[in-house]
Amino acid sequence: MLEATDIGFAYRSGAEVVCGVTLALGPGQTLGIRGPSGCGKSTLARLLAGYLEPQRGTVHVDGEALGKGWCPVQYVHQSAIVSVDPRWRIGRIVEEGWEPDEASREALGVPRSCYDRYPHEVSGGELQRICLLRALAPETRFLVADELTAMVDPVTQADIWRHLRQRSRQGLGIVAISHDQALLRRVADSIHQMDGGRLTELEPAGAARPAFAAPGRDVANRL
Ligand SMILES: Nc1ncnc2c1ncn2[C@@H]1O[C@H](COP(=O)(O)OP(=O)(O)OP(=O)(O)O)[C@@H](O)[C@H]1O
Repeated sequence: MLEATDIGFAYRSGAEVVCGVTLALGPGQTLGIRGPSGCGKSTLARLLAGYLEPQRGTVHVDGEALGKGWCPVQYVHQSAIVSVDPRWRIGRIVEEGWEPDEASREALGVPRSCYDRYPHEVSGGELQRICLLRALAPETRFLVADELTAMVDPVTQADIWRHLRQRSRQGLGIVAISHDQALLRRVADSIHQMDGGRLTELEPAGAARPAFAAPGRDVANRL
């Protein structure tokens, strides 16, 4: 269980941008978060994945604080190009995380043949799938997907989320942050609204995942 309890965080000496957030996410659950620009979603994401330390409250996985070594909570965001070292080849980037077997690489469409290339020699969608593959080591229990597919084409978006839903059925817990309400309704068990650093539940577990997504939303309908 990933649990944040009453966490708060302010940059430098400013006001808190995450204010007393409490949430709990179990294995195989997907928690959706939406909210206006600047309301604190990415800051919360970084707190959950241990990139930032809360100034109050706690983030625990199974009752333990996030320690050193491989973090069981992995964070992937929309800008793959700023998540990689441009001087590293793809193989080194992927294997910085773990050594994926062929099945895992195939599931995300990352052939070994691209391992010799540099980040600028693959497409944006390919690089996003590479970053996701890097994050999905067997030790990863929770994924914080921060606008993960906001900058990729609709087919790649659907492929990525189809893969994540499969991983979710195998026990991966996912925090899905997105401005795309149709996508959240399709992939999340519950949807929360963030406003001014505070999180409130909009739709409780079971209310989301309609049989059909909103008409006209091609991507959501592909999932
Ligand atoms: N490193 C930083 N130093 C100082 N302030 C920051 C920093 N990162 C973010 N902020 C500020 O914290 C607030 C919350 O930012 P955050 O990125 O968490 O919002 P967000 O909800 O993810 O926004 P968006 O939807 O636009 O990505 C904003 O006012 C932002 O300007």
